[in-house]
Amino acid sequence: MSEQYLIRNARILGGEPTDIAITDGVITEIGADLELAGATVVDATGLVALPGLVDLHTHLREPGREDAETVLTGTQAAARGGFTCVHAMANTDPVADTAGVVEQVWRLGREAGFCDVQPIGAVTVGLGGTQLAELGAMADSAADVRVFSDDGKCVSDAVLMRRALEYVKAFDGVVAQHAQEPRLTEGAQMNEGLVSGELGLTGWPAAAEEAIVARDCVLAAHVGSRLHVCHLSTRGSVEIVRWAKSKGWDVTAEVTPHHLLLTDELVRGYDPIYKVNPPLRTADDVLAVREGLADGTIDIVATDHAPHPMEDKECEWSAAAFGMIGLETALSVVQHTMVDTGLLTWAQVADRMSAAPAHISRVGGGHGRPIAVGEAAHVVLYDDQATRTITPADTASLSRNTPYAGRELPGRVVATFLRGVPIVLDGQLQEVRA
Ligand SMILES: NC(=O)N[C@@H](CC(=O)O)C(=O)O
Ligand SMILES: [Zn+2]
Ligand SMILES: [Zn+2]
Repeated sequence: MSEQYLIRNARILGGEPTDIAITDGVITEIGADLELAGATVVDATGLVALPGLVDLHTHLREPGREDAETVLTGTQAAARGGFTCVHAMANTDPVADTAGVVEQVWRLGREAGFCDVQPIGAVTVGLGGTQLAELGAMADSAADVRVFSDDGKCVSDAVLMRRALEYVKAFDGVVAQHAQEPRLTEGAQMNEGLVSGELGLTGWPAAAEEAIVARDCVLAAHVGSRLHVCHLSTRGSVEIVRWAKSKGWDVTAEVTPHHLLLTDELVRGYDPIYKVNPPLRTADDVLAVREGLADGTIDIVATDHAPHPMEDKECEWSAAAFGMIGLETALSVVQHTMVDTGLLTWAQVADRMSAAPAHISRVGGGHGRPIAVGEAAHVVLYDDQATRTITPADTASLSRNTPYAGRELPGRVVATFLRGVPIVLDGQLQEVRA
């Protein structure tokens, strides 16, 4: 039996209202007043239609920390945020450093069925930073890994980083670096600056990020390979990436929603909900990352969704875990910081949150493709006129560590279609048969 949907009056990329016909997972027609006998009609009057979002940086915590998140709950949260594909970071337990573990994560994603899960492979064995993991075997596995990262830890050994960059060239892979010079950040608790000085917390200098970003840009150019910079957070990092791109080097970068909005001033209350790696920076850094995302220096927005259970966040600042959840608020924060400020159009949001991340990871499955006839129907319907007050309990995630509790943010995901199947409808998760 064929499955058909007719989306009425959607504003594709914020344009004029149009209908979208979907049959068996594929977009078959786009135009005014379409007819599709037997189709389920979805009224999208007033809603913006975007291609399914792709997150290049998600912590799903399975295997190992199923108390914080599972592939099932994480992909449910992703679908509620408008994502049809997430890239699962390798810092699980066991670490995703073998073909066996990445295939397990990939299979769990397929079984859950809420969102496609593309595993990221570790660069080094056990994230230990001393021995290269079996990158080729992970690339050749069913999981088809192209992105490698020790995220959570920096590949700080320059020789190892060089070897990883050389190795992934063979299969068009990319190394995604968590740029944190370890010696410069020993015991670091927050951004190094005025606020850390006043609070007496050990600071995390911008230079600790920028030194690695600069080194790795130069290394990537030297070996002719692809580098991706995770969660870039300082003005200096933006300037270094801009310089590397001006040289024609194959360097890409991401910024998180929280680094587009929040600053280290929030740390004054010592609430560990604001403790994150890299740390929240200054208002000037926020301006710089917004400008960088607008002018294309920063290629993508990635959530760095980092779920932690209550007991790891509701403790004193120095003992708390680094990280915040973000899948269900990402699009709203991007609307608030980038669209409502006139810095990005919806077409550019589609690029930064769908096409560009899919291209960096070389992920298949029709992800990152435009809403067009013949394409897989990965579509988000988004109400950009809505506003909502964020409540931590309103999440599909197992964790509640959102930094936006009580904040009013614009926008609401109304529907998410994955291969033509409504995973979210009227803002509600649907029953999914995998
Ligand atoms: N971002 C964080 O603060 N934490 C991440 C690790 C990381 O992204 O570096 C985590 O795994 O919890
Ligand atoms: Zn990281
Ligand atoms: Zn991360």
